Amino acid sequence: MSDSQADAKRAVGHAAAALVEDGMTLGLGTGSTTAFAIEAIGRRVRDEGLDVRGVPTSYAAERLARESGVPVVTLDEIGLDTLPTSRSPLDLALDGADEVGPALGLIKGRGAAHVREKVVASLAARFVVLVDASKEVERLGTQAPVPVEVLPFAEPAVARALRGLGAEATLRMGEKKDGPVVTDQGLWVLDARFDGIDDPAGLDVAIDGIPGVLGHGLFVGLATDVLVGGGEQVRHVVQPRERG
Ligand SMILES: O=C(CO)[C@H](O)[C@H](O)COP(=O)(O)O
Repeated sequence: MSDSQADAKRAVGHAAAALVEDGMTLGLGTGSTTAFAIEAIGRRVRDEGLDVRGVPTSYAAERLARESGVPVVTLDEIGLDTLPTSRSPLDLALDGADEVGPALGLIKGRGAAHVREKVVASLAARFVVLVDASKEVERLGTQAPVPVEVLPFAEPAVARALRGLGAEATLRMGEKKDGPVVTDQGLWVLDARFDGIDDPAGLDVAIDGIPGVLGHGLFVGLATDVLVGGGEQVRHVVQPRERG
């Protein structure tokens, strides 16, 4: 990461932490940009006595939240069974992305945390995405592959089905580990490269329908806000949700 990209991510992380209010229940995303936000929220807990709690989207986010002094809770502990289904159990979810496209459609999952990230984003009244300007694209799928989390048994069948949808599918291999990347759920990741996605909403449904797929990193209709960093500037884009 260049110094200017790190500065942009840090500025976005700090802007995101400033959106957090006393009493909020948060979603805590995964990745280097969200890490700046989690650390900044931890400083506000320590210095201002900010009273918040967060649901982490990965073991990495959980460890960082604990180290930073942000109280961590599980979905079991926030009373999903007692809250009316019309009410979002999380006030604000903060997370990074690998691409931000039209209508705030996203590709996520470089960190292989996209399935938990999608669960948490879907429970939040506001889902604020934190990126530097290099992540903005005019068409999804032009820079990043769509990560697809799969049952190891089903991997060849899912790869075949993804090829049928027009993707080149590659099993993600570890960089500091021999063999496939293993997710927090103990599953594998196929990176599906599409060379541009014409119909994100249709592809979302199609990939979810492949037997053996736990979930994928295409996020359609979930993000309500994006904070885009470039140098010291942070741009705030808002996209009201059509559903929920
Ligand atoms: O989706 C993710 C992890 O699964 C990350 O949020 C995404 O890859 C962005 O990461 P970074 O902020 O490090 O660029």
